Amino acid sequence: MTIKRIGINGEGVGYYKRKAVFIDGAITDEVVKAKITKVERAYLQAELVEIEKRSPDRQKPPCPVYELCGGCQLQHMTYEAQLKAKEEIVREAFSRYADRRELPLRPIYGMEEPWHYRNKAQLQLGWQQDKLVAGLYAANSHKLIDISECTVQEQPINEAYKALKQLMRELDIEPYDERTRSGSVKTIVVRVAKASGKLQVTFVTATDRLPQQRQLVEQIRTHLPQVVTIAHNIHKERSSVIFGAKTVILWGEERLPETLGSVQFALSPRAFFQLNPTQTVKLYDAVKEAAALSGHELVVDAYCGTGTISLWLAEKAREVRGVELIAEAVQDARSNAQFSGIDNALFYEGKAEELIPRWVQQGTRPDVIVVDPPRTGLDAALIQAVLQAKPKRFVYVSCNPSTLAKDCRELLAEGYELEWVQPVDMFPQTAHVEAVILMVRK
Ligand SMILES: C[S@@+](CC[C@H](N)C(=O)[O-])C[C@H]1O[C@@H](n2cnc3c(N)ncnc32)[C@H](O)[C@@H]1O
Repeated sequence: MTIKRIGINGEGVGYYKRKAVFIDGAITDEVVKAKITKVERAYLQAELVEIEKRSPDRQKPPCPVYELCGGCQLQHMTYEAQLKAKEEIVREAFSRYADRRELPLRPIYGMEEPWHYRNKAQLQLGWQQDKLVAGLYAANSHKLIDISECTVQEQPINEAYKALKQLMRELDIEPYDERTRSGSVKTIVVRVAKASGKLQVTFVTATDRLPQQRQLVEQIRTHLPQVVTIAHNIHKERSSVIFGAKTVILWGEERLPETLGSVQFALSPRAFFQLNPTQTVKLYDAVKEAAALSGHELVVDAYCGTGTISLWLAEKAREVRGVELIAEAVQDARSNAQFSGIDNALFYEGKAEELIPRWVQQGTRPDVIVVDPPRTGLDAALIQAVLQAKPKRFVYVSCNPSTLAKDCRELLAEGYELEWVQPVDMFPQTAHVEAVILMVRK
């Protein structure tokens, strides 16, 4: 079959008797032979067998474990083709879920250097043929793939992992083995500050103690002088989240300082922070452009995380109110504001879909509402509150074009116009696509 487009998970999509067929590794306009592996009511899943007509966009994936590791999905395509595919994913979502075939779609913001951009890695530890490995699980499996040189991680992070693995071997510190419930270290999280190159290292263990703690700290200080924080997080439960509730700073600063534009942040080991700082600046500048602030506006930043967008906008607003579910992130947002000398950004802990409707009921009328929800999109109560508050500008930052388009459909039906859609490539080499949209009240 002929591949018609790239799907939301990076797979090639063809059609067989009008049913979509998803084929991993196939590229738009290629003619391929594929073997059906799964039959569902709405679609078919197939495995690529042979490429009969090859796309000029196909390239040899630079990463040696690309086919095994679940982290990237598009390394077999040139970067230019990846960007084009991401624009089409956004276009397709609006056509399918918002019934908008004509879209004010701006060209995607890509990266000049689309490699080594990720500022944080969280690699699982384990054994492989009696060798200590740190890596990611293979796609849809529990097989650990050793990652020694990740092509999307910042280089200082790759270097740190090499040294940390070596130190663990030398000190005989064992990774945690889920099957036998022996050993200790489950995950090592390394974060780098783009502005300074400083590192924050967190060991997540299944045990109360980190074995050989004193020697390990000493050795890290000797061999990795860029490390400014060594932390220990205890996570005894079996779960898909990385961190447990308790974090202890073993040595160094409590928080990693980072700067984006003119805003300063201090990141505690568990705090969420955007993973691609270079593109985050472009993303937040698009939000700033959309908000078009003059200094007199009340802005609501829903799903504000550690307050990054609020702080980006505060300089040009009368007041910004950030709303966030996670208490720790709200604390971080407040200290980030203080750290940057910003006093007109206030942060509230709670569910956006509860707090914002309450404010609107009480008569609050924000001039601009910005939302940046998780992949699931907006709650119906929040959409209703926006419709009732009638902000002049509604800015939606989204990491899921499907829920973005579905939510937009409701606002489009109720008096809002779509001014522009700006895709941003936050994660080159993967199928993820972020977008900022501006909606204006008619
Ligand atoms: C995609 S992140 C956005 C973070 C932030 N805007 C940034 O750029 O760093 C979404 C945030 O929404 C928060 N969240 C999830 N559900 C929420 C809800 N119902 N109400 C408020 N915040 C929520 C999450 O904890 C997370 O911090």
